[in-house]
Amino acid sequence: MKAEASPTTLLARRVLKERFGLKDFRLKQELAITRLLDGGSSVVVFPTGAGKSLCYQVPAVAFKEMDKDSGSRVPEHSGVTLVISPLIALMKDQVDALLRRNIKAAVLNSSISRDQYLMTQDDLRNGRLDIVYCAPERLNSEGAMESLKAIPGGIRLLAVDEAHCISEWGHSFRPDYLKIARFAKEANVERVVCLTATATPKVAQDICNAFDIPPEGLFATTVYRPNLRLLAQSSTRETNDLAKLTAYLRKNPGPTIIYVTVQKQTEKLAKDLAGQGFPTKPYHAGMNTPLRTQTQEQFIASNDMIVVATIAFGMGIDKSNVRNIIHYDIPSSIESYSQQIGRAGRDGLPSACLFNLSTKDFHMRNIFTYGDRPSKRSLRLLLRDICSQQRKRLQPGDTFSVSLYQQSKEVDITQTTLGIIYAQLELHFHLFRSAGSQYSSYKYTTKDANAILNDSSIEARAIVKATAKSGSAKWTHVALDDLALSSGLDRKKLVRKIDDWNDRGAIELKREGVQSMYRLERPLPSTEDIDGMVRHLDEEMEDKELQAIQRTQALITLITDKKCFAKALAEYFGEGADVMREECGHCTWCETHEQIVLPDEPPQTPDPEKVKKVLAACKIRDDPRFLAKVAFGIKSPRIAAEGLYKSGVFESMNVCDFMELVKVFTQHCPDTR
Ligand SMILES: Nc1ncnc2c1ncn2[C@@H]1O[C@H](COP(=O)(O)OP(=O)(O)OP(=O)(O)O)[C@@H](O)[C@H]1O
Repeated sequence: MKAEASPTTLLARRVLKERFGLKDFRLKQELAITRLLDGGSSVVVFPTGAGKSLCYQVPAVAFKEMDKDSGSRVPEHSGVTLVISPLIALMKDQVDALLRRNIKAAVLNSSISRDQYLMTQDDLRNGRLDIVYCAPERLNSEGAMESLKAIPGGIRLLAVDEAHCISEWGHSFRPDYLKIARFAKEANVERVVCLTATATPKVAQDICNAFDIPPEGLFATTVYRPNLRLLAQSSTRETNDLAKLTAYLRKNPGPTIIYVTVQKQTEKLAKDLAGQGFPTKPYHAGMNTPLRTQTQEQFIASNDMIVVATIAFGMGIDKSNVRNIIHYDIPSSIESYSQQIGRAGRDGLPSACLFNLSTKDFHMRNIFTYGDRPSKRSLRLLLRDICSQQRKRLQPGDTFSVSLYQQSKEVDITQTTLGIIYAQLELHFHLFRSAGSQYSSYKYTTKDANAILNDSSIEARAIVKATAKSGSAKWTHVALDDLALSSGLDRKKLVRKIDDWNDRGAIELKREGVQSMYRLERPLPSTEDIDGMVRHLDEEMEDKELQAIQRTQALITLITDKKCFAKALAEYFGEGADVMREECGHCTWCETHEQIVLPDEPPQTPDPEKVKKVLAACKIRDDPRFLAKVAFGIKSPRIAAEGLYKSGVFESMNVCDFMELVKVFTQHCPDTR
């Protein structure tokens, strides 16, 4: 006999029908939602496009219904559902869809105007919203945090989209995600739902740990998609991959996404395919937004188009009839592979996913893997810079600002890695807390001089007085820090004044030089402490590098093993034999029972003559990793500053193993061992 549904389940079903116009819940939606409505927190692991959004949208509406039925809260004190998502472009679509259903939703991110921002803040303060979306970076702003904490009725539900980003084991760790759990505690969030399409058991555990969610709060469904044929082939350095690809595409027509690693390759391969008569377009993050939107729209409407893309393509593309996903280069991990093949055959019809395994792409993949880890020298420089002499007099509670863009160049660390290190300093070392960001430079041209002259506020008068000398120059520069200091006025109020002129159309404004602000939590460390911190950070970076290598290796093993690909994939994501009892029957292994063999093309041992040439071209001996990067062909700000790209030695040893190169060059940098 079927168990009687609980009142909360009944309410969830009613909301689904009446407010979303849908008949039944899918997968484990109902279980996850019921748990949330009963006061628990949930982790939802459903494949892409399976319907994760409803898991927070239904509760967001249901809370108000619950309050109405019980009479426990007046509507203005029903609180809000806060959704944290990194996908700013998709937020707007979701909000528009909700507004059409008369569900009060809004976004708080960099894409909205100041007026919209103020209106949303007002709506939040007065309890007029059901759902508000924001990006994780928002939690770096002290002001934003305070206003979210002050919502009447509080945050009933915090929904964390792409929740795998919280795990340092995950394939796309984002440091800002670590701050979400801290925020949840500080803001007394009532319950949390974390959503992701890909989580290994270890990542799911990390998510549960971060938000204190017990095992019964985890709702995961299988990644197995019976309509997808997982195919793979390998090629040697001599193989004509393009000929193989075109032969495949002729046999397997239909909308196709081909994934490659770098932007340049999207352009080249798209041109090659178009030259052979295939309707092909490239897509990557370096293209301008209108062109990207146009390509995406054409692809969605088309029945035969091919897009050659980097990983930038695919998020939020709801196209049901993608017939082929081709990995022309090796993806970074099983998680990325699984997420990308998930875009094929959403209509349930047979579709194919072809994986091309070639040692040729290892070099490019390794550039990404090894390029992110900074050298010990860089870490030391960074910490010395943060704790520089002029900051020594700062006391806990004081703020300081840094241009991460500038610092990345000075200490030779990529901006992504810099972000991770700052998060470590904040969360593990408790050195400081992010306190938002500010621009270092403001300049404007006047559009309505009267509006400015008639503004009698003290801020307006101070700005006009300070900039009076700019005469006929097109742009009037405002040196804000100097002005705040000389006038004794609050910098924030001066900024607000300039923003206000801009919003009212009195000026056209340009802001430049983003600076991140930090509020010191404890005195800055001494020189000895810095050494300890450098060691600690270096070990963490080494761990991360190792994880990245292992992730790619796990994918290669999956493809070259004597095993059904679909079964191996399901097992990787922690699904036991009970979920996939039999082999899929139509992957390359199931069809041929022949192992895919990685060509025997091992890296070459470093040639001493080439090593000598690198050393002759580059006099630097304080950083072996730097020399290895030059030889291997990994770009970095310091290599650019030294003018080494065109030296002839850059990338001259790209057939070697990178770690082997580090070892060799360490022997030539005696003081760094
Ligand atoms: N129970 C349901 N009944 C019918 N349609 C549903 C149901 N649940 C979700 N959908 C629809 O499925 C589509 C995909 O849902 P949604 O965007 O939430 O997927 P997702 O899991 O968040 O995907 P992604 O991983 O791409 O973010 C939407 O059009 C949604 O309306």
